Amino acid sequence: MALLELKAVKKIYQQGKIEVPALRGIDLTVNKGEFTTVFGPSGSGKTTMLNMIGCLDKPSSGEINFNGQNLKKLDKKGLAMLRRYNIGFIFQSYNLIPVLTAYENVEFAIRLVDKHSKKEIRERVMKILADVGLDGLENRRPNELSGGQKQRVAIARALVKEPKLILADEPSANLDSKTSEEVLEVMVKMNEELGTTFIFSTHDPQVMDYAHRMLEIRDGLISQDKRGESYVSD
Ligand SMILES: Nc1ncnc2c1ncn2[C@@H]1O[C@H](COP(=O)(O)OP(=O)(O)OP(=O)(O)O)[C@@H](O)[C@H]1O
Repeated sequence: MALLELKAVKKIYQQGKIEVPALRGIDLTVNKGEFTTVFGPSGSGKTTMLNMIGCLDKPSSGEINFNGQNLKKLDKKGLAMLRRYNIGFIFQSYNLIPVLTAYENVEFAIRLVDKHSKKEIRERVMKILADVGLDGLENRRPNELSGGQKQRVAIARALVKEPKLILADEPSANLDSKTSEEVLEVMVKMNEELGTTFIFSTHDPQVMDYAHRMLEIRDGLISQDKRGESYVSD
């Protein structure tokens, strides 16, 4: 089943009087449960495409359907709700809340969507923090963590609410290869057990090894679409 459909999606940024065509007509269907990586040269449009898919920005033209819903038909609040309940983001800039501890940053994400008891939420947050290798660092604030540790908090925060889709811009940047592998294993488990769909922008061959599908973007267009192993789908 298609989770995501992009039809002739174009994005033109306006830079003063100059138009920058970042996406020049993307047609793409991503099925539920696919583990997809997006790669391509710097400036080819990867981040722009993830931003459109994540409802963080709107295409200049074309259509995006998420879970059968046309994003054009949603107002700002509708888009915010769709993001909150369905999409987990992992950005290179982390976007952690500086005054909250690692635990609280992750808990905050789940509290917005989850009606579980305090005890259940605590168990879930502690488990996901341990899964990403942050045992014992729960009470540190972002400025007391290394880049890789902050990255892991951002990953835990995206995973904890078990969204339909996880979007990540270079998720393994700042992680050593052992941690990267551990974190990827957590994601693979989620993919297999819950059918979570993943779309990663990455140059990292280690991440690409886990992918079922590799999309290459060049000059704002999909130039290659390669599929590997079979994936979970319904
Ligand atoms: N806010 C913006 N305003 C103007 N131009 C932009 C803006 N954001 C991106 N661009 C331009 O759009 C094009 C695509 O950028 P994008 O960030 O999507 O590329 P990318 O493939 O993610 O690159 P990288 O691998 O370097 O992160 C580039 O030419 C970039 O300069």
